[in-house]
Amino acid sequence: MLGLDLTLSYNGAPVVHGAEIHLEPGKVTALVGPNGSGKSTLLRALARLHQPDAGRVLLAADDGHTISEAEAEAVPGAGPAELLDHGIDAATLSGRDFARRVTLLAQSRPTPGGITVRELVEFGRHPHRGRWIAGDAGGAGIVSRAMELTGVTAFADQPVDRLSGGQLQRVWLASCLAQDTGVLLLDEPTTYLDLRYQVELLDLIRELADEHGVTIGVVLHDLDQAAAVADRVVLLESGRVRAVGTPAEVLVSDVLSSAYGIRVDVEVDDRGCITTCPIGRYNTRARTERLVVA
Ligand SMILES: Nc1ncnc2c1ncn2[C@@H]1O[C@H](COP(=O)(O)OP(=O)(O)OP(=O)(O)O)[C@@H](O)[C@H]1O
Repeated sequence: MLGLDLTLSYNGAPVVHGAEIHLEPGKVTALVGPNGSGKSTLLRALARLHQPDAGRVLLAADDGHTISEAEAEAVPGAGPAELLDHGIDAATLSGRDFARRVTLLAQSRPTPGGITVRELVEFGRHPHRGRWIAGDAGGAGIVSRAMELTGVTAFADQPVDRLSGGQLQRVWLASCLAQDTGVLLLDEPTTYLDLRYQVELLDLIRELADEHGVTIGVVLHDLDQAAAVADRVVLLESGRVRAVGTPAEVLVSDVLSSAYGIRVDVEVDDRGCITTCPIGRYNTRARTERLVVA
């Protein structure tokens, strides 16, 4: 998927200025940046939920594989040049055809009342159905697999309006997985999740990319998580792409300090694991107080 020269605005005021973003099949691309830098707006434009003032979104003919294909491999030949020549303009697809290729786990969603977890997950199958549910061959298996992968099978028959924030987040993710698209866009998916499910979600993201060739774009505020899970990082600042590259290329002290407007130290251990440490006044005070107590 390629977002090309995207200019995006609200009420005529541009908030994203000519951004280019390439999401590769079988790779995880993390979007990071300060609050208000345009990450969600950009993701929504890729998902066709925000009409661009200028620019286009191009899709590979077969943009990634899906969880229903057990032995899928990443799709070759979907680089920016190929997409420019042969990509499908997302705006030309019907809603249904687009929804078969791209799904977005949005940051906030209204919780529907009066339906069960399983019914909400089944809703993800909507672009694959004809007029009758029975027309969705293989759909039941994909719904079950999506629920297993996200750990929601145990409460499949509970009403969704009685779930905790983290449980509900996993159910929405299951619904996105049930949609079985080649492109999966996730806006701050670890919000509301406890430590275990944050780790499991990041593992799942990697598994979907590595083993199923899914194209993944994910907004993350936690830079250490971005470093751990992403193949590429796109850093946005004031609606512009400030840096693109591997985590080691983008998550460096001077770039982050400038983007976030505070000092950010970065450590890389022997295994190449990146840890970022934002330095505030409390860092110094905490150390001094600890020393005094000791
Ligand atoms: N519905 C809206 N109407 C008007 N302006 C908006 C709207 N949504 C977002 N904006 C503005 O667009 C800019 C980009 O917002 P966006 O939500 O894309 O940033 P973000 O990087 O995702 O922020 P955050 O990290 O806080 O989620 C901000 O200046 C924001 O105030």
